[in-house]
Amino acid sequence: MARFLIVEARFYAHLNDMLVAGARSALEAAGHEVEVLTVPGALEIPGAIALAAESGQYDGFVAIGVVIRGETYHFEIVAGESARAIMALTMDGIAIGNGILTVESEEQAIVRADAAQKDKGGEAAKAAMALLDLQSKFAG
Ligand SMILES: Nc1c(NC[C@H](O)[C@H](O)[C@H](O)CO)[nH]c(=O)[nH]c1=O
Ligand SMILES: CC(=O)[C@@H](O)COP(=O)(O)O
Repeated sequence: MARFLIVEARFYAHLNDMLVAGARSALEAAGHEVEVLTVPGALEIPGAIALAAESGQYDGFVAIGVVIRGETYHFEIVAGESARAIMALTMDGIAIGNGILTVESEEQAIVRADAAQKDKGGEAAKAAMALLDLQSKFAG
């Protein structure tokens, strides 16, 4: 049993609820302990994971968020920078699954967030568990 923290951005609350449900379900089905931490938007997710990782209280993390393209370059900033910072944390050896959707519309988000359809929350949770397994494999 490992301790996982789901860090979710509430920017699109109803969509994030769906993603969190899929992630939680995958982690609990594997017998892990799950906590959820909420931040305002996807840009806050990497910083929150960095702080939580530093605390030593968690073995792995799942980043959950939804970024929907608007009218300006802001989409590229939020989508690209959140992914870049999560990847940097991953390269530091932190087990993180990236479940931040970057989509053109709410319709695209629903299909991907729904655990009965593309289940991207569950997919991110499985990625985090896979990285944690690799940490154990290469630990010694
Ligand atoms: N546009 C979206 C955001 N924007 C907010 C930022 O993530 C951030 O909270 C703000 O810039 C303050 O630092 N966040 C999302 O999660 N999704 C979006 O579509
Ligand atoms: C992340 C986005 O693109 C969006 O929420 C921001 O919308 P806009 O570019 O129309 O300000």
